[in-house]
Amino acid sequence: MEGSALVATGLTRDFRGFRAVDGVNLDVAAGSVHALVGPNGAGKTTLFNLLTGFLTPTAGRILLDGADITGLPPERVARRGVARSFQITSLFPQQTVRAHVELALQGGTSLGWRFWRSDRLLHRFRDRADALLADVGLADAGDQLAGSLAYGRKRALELAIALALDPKVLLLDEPTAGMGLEDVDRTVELIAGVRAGRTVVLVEHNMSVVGRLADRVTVLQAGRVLAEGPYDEVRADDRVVEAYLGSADAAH
Ligand SMILES: Nc1ncnc2c1ncn2[C@@H]1O[C@H](COP(=O)(O)OP(=O)(O)OP(=O)(O)O)[C@@H](O)[C@H]1O
Repeated sequence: MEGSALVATGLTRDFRGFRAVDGVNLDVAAGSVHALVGPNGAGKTTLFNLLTGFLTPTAGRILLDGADITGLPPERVARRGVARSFQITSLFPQQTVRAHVELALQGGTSLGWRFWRSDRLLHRFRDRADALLADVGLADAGDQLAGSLAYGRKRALELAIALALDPKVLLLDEPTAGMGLEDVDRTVELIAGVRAGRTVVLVEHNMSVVGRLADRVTVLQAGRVLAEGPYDEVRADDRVVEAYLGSADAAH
């Protein structure tokens, strides 16, 4: 670990007087997998949106590799090497699987659309797109329409799209949400496989997934950090057990 990749200090977000995120301090070590967990409404998604520039903080600071990125819009945060996958599927059903990744690769270049005019460079995207698809287990799906993929494979494609930006920091919003056991196992392996050389921040409800992937866990409750530390320590923390038992998430 070489220091901090992402640091938030006193991060706060109000929605019309309601404090959804309340003075959160977060220190994500470079090269680690860091999970954000907590009962429904704890502020995980809001914190995620703050870290990626999709929401502006009411107060507090965000540092990426030591540089202040507070208040930068999402595309500028992305250009600095932070990519996210979305919980809600945002694919184009009538486009091929490969086209999604090619488009993401092309969007990550400074020359943008001009690249499309060069067959040579287009082919370079194609090879990289196919390599990324292979990384996420979709080697055979490049020519299929995205809309025809089964749920778990759509989530794998979303991961390939996020990886196309070659992010230093990859934020994953509930990557296993709505998946059956088999897809959950595949996704855990997949994330473990792509974490090398990156920092991963994960919002995840499934505690078994957190236990298998996360180096550190931050537990949020009512917008505040309730506990922070290695998974085994956090899981055994009485306050964390209580927070979970007292919520609808106890079943997880
Ligand atoms: N745009 C908004 N306007 C008003 N209130 C909001 C807004 N976004 C979130 N909230 C409120 O902030 C609180 C935290 O919500 P958030 O979605 O961040 O929680 P969460 O931990 O991600 O929950 P879940 O696990 O259910 O996704 C909730 O009480 C929610 O109702």
